[in-house]
Amino acid sequence: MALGGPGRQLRALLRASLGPRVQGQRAESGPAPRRAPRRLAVEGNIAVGKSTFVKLLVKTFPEWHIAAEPITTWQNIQAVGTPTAGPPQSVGNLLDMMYQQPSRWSYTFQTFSLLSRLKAQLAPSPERLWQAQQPMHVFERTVYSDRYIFAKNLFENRFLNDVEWAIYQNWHSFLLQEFTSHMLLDGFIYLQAAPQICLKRLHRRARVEEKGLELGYLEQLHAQHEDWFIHKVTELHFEHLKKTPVLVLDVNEDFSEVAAKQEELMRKVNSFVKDLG
Ligand SMILES: Nc1ncnc2c1ncn2[C@@H]1O[C@H](COP(=O)(O)OP(=O)(O)OP(=O)(O)O)[C@@H](O)[C@H]1O
Ligand SMILES: Nc1nc(=O)c2ncn([C@H]3C[C@H](O)[C@@H](CO)O3)c2[nH]1
Repeated sequence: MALGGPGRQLRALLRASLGPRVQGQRAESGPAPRRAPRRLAVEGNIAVGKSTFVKLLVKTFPEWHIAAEPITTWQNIQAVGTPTAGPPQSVGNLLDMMYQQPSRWSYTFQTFSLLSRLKAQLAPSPERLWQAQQPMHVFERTVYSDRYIFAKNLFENRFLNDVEWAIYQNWHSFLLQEFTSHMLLDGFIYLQAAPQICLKRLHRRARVEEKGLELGYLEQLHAQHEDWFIHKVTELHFEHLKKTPVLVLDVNEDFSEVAAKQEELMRKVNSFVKDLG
């Protein structure tokens, strides 16, 4: 999907809202102010367009840092502690295993996805971000969607049994309480689109592990997102999470060639971020 850059109008708007220093130019000499990076998460259904949207974010806000979802880690589980010459070998594709045999592999998948997301959220922001005017660390999905979207849905479909779900939640709560200060987010951006649209995009992208995915699964995940972000009926176990602001963006429309739509989305992000203080 080709993404055109945001138009001149949007750049002017961003310059006005960020002050005179944008895109690495400093208005005055002297050391830049060190401001703790803010942390945003992009959430949404499979193939809704998170990676695509994040590319647009980076074009618009070049200083922002993106933590992509660690999918290649799940596709190539590395052997540990076996002395071999050369690069580590993959011992399996856990994403594929989970989709092929969900009853067998869902628990393993969720413990590993939780671990990899925890590591991503614990990783310090890069030094360059501390010099930015509007420092932002953006996560593609989080430890929260791991539990309140995917693991919850697998449990409700009995792919996680009562014991597995109890142990997973035990780990999740324990780890998040241990690392609370690192897990805080300033806001969520929920990319919302109809499951039918996501399925079309999923087919167009044609990721091999996902070839058996059906509309029903995307409908379930859509309902989980709506319950959490729109209807607010998902039981959340962290007080800070209940108060985290949510920006909902409708991405049903194909904005790849529509500069005005891209600008509209980026303008909404910009005002959401400004409102965070
Ligand atoms: N607004 C859009 N209009 C049309 N096509 C889109 C749009 N956004 C993304 N796409 C296309 O849909 C497919 C999936 O997009 P992308 O990989 O960004 O989804 P994702 O949400 O990151 O997926 P995943 O949940 O698997 O991580 C890609 O082929 C992309 O080019
Ligand atoms: N079961 C399960 N639990 C997760 O936490 C999770 N996070 C992402 N995914 C799947 C969706 C895409 O196919 C692919 C890339 O997002 O990985 C998940 N699947």
